[in-house]
Amino acid sequence: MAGTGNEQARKTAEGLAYSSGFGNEHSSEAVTGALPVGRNSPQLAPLGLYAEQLSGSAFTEPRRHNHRSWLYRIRPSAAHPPFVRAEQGAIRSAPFTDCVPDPNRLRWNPLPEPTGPVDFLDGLWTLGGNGDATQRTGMAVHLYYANSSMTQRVFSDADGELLIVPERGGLLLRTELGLLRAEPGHVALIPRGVRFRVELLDADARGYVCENYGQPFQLPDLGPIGANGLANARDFLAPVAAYEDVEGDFEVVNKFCGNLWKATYDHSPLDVVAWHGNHVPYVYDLHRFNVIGSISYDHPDPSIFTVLTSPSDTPGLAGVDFVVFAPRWLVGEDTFRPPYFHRNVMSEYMGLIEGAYDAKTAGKGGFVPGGSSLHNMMSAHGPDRETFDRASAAELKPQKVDDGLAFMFETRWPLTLTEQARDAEHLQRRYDDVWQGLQRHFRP
Ligand SMILES: O=C(O)Cc1cc(O)ccc1O
Ligand SMILES: [Fe+2]
Repeated sequence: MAGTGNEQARKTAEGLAYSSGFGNEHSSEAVTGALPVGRNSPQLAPLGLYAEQLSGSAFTEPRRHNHRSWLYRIRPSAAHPPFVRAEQGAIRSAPFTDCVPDPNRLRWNPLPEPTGPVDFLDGLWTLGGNGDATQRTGMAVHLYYANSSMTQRVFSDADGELLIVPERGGLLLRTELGLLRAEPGHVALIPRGVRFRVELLDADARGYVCENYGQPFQLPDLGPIGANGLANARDFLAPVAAYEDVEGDFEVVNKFCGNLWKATYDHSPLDVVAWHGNHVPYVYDLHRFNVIGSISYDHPDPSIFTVLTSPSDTPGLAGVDFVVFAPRWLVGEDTFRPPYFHRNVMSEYMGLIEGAYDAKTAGKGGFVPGGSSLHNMMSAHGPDRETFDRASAAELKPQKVDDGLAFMFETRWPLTLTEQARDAEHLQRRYDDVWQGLQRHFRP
């Protein structure tokens, strides 16, 4: 079953070539001479290919926000029969109107294991989100749990880009622009509209997805940090061209304004022989993140851990930030070192890729890999009781925090849950208890 069929995918994934950089123009050809020189759209494209532009931004957006790629393919994407509605599975979209927004602190155990064969697409399960997919604002949080590779079908999302955060099991992403390998500890981004198939490198695969309806993720400005630091542009890896020249029935599933639609092509739609542009998928290894922190006192705000940000129309107010809590040293003097108690106008969704998180007690019934928490706008949270007691008494020698990898999707709009997330068996019903028993220490 799963696992055995994945050896081929792993072999393929191991030798992959990449093109490095963030936001730059890449170009690649799988066959020499397939990429036109000096123009995008010659009267006849080389080698009998079709030229096709894929635009992720309006033609007229400022140059720094302009995203498009030119694809040179065996057949144009336009050659397809009508799309018809497809099984929706557990995928939901904004606006999320089934539940009222909930001010409670919420936490979930990992998704339950699937029973039958489930591929990445069927394994997607929406927790909630905000904004409106048709307005290209906001975001959705999905989790996935798959035990089979996608075969003879590809997925594309017209509603937004997909930031995939594997927690368990490696993925081979076969995209129109080429192949990417994403292991736990990496993140992969599939831009809006790019078609892709997910093959598993291990027996099963589990993780998180941020579907960003808003402006594409970009690197945060560094301000006084300087020219280097946080996620460095050169560590983002785009694929090189790789094409399938295969005839046969291929289902293209398209998420459009919240609904899944499908059309059957008579050939593989991953038939791009050459391409150039900046609307590209990429992978990034979170272990490459250059963590910056305090070397004097106080616990800095977690905005210093921002890997990628999707700005909204208001400067400084992100539609969504992707933030990582990576291994680092803590050296603060006279400082409560774990995250402080706080209430935040931004809404915080957190997940755990491996190990433990320094503000939350690990172990069964706690914050565990594959689990997640939601601290919506202004909800009071911070270190749990055990963490508070431990950190208040800790000897403040330099300490390496290297027992885990956690992340946050932080968004300016509160998240509203789906019904399935609110009613989930794996919702922890007594999460509030972690803040019970915080003793009074006031001595006036
Ligand atoms: O709530 C959390 O654990 C996330 C978080 C981490 C941190 O270091 C400071 C503030 C914050 O919201
Ligand atoms: Fe927080």
